[in-house]
Amino acid sequence: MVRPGDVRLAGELGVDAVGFVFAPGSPRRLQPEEAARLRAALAPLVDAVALFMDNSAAEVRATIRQLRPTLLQFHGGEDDAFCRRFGLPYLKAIPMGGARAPSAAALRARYPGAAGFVLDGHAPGAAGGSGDAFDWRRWPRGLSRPALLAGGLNADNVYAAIAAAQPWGVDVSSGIERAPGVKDAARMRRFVAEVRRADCRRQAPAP
Ligand SMILES: O=C(O)c1ccccc1N[C@@H]1O[C@H](COP(=O)(O)O)[C@@H](O)[C@H]1O
Repeated sequence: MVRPGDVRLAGELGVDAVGFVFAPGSPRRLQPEEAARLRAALAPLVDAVALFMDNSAAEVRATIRQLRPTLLQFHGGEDDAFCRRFGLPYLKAIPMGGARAPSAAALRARYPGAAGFVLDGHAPGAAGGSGDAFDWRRWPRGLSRPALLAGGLNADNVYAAIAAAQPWGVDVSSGIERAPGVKDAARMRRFVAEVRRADCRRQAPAP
C-alpha cells in the first residue's frame, strides 16, 4: 500500500497484514522513509510486511532499520541463507505459473527457514504483482507451514479460490486497485467480505 488512508481502512476491515513494496521496477515501490510514515497508520496487531525482489542485503537492512517490519516477503531468486540472515521471520514467494508446480517436499527442502510461503500466479522469472492467477488445483498438499494464495485474486474469484485450494490465507494487490498502488475502498470491502463468506463455509483443511 502507498497511501495512509488505504492502510487505515485495511486495519478497520480486520486484515492480518499490510505489505510495503521495495521491489525494483515496481509501480508500488516505496522509499523506506515513506513506508515508515505509512506504518504509523497501521492498526495495532496488524503485521507490517516488507516485500523485496532481488534487492541487495544492504537495501534490505536499511529498510528494516527504518520500517521495523514484522515479516519479510521475498519474491526473487533469493535463497534460504539470504532470506534468514536478517533475523526476522520470512515468507518466500513461489511462482506457480510454470509448466510444473513445485511439490511441498521440494519447497520445504529449499527453504527450511521459511515461516511460510506465498504461492503466486506468475511464471518463474517473471515479476509478481502481475495479476496473473494459476490453476488453484495445483496447490501443493502437505506443506506443513502456512501458505498464502496470491496472484490475480479479486472479489469475484476469491471465494472460489479459497474453496479450491483451502489456503492458510490470501494475499491480494492489483485486484483491489483502481490504478497501480491506489487501492479502491469498495473493492477492498467486497474482497474482505468474500474472504469472510468463504471462511464461514469452508471445512477444516486436510492435515
Ligand atoms: O506489487 C508489486 O508491484 C510486486 C512487485 C514485485 C513482486 C511482487 C509484487 N506484488 C505481490 O505479488 C502478489 C500478487 O499480486 P496480485 O494480487 O496478482 O497483483 C502479492 O503478494 C503482491 O503483494
